[in-house]
Amino acid sequence: MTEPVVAEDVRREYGDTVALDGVSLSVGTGEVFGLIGPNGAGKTTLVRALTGTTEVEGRVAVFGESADALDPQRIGLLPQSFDPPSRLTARELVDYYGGLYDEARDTESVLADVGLADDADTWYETLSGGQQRRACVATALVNDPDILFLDEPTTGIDPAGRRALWSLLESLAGGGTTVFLTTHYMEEAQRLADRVGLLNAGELVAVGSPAELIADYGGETRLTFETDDPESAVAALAETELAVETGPERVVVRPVTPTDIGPVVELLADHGVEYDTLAWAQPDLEDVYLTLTGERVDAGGRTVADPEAVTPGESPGESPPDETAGEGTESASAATGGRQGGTR
Ligand SMILES: Nc1ncnc2c1ncn2[C@@H]1O[C@H](COP(=O)(O)OP(=O)(O)OP(=O)(O)O)[C@@H](O)[C@H]1O
Repeated sequence: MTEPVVAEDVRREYGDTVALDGVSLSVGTGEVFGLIGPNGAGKTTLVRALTGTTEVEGRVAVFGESADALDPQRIGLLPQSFDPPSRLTARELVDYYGGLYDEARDTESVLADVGLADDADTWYETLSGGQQRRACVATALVNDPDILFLDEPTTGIDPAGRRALWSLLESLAGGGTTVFLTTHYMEEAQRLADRVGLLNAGELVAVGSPAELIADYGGETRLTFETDDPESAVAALAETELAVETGPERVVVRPVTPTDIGPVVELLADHGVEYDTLAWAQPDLEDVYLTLTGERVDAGGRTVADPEAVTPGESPGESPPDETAGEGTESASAATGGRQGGTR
């Protein structure tokens, strides 16, 4: 069966700027594909390439059709920048866009889907920013498309509204609608996407399920705490095999499994180390993003360049993210005969 979305070696240049540098991917029926990447990575350009709103080199096919032969009835598109007529109410707006198609969904049900049932009679221009974005999402749903392209759909939408939209998209995907979305919200991609693609400087650097990407690039579990005395913390953990990275008033210890937490805390107590806001964290998609885009958060909590990061043109990393400290941080691998993966 033809995959709903196929892109092969897609390239796009704007003058000297290479927006897409040979991107290939495919998306299956009912799949939610999340595209992430820094500002200017090429996400919008890829959405535009797939929906036929910009010309590219390479091959693009949606439901087997090239970009100039797409069936609008089957495609829902929410552009990143969308400026609908402002002196229409939310209901009139959905009616208006519904009228552009041979078949359209019932306006009231679309408004209910995006949480605008109570604001149906409000002019677009007087809706709040988040409500306006919901109305824009509604215009992409009104033709009951088989595939939805959503370029940063939840930007400006409050947390409850965002979660409601996630549920809606999950239920649409469960019914067979394919969803291709871009987002800067890592939680959104991790929660919603079956597969995530990370675009960096026009290249698709990695593609996989959130779990696969986290396993490959997320790094290690870590315990973080704030203390006025990082040196004593390093000394307390010196006989373990844990890597201890210190920053101003902050210490990060890796890898720390849940069963390691108690022994680490005991060692700190034995050495009289006073600390605050102890937090344990598993790596998540944000760690993947930081690794693959060449950044990392140092023990001071700042984002710094990671010299070991995968950069476009390289094969994605075989080696895990390193423990190299950024400016103002120190890293100590306390490996003097301690216990493997633990402290006791
Ligand atoms: N119409 C255009 N004319 C010239 N350059 C463009 C045009 N559209 C995009 N670009 C450039 O192409 C590159 C990719 O832009 P694109 O909008 O695809 O990035 P993006 O990943 O969607 O970014 P953001 O996260 O900020 O939305 C950028 O360097 C951008 O300046």
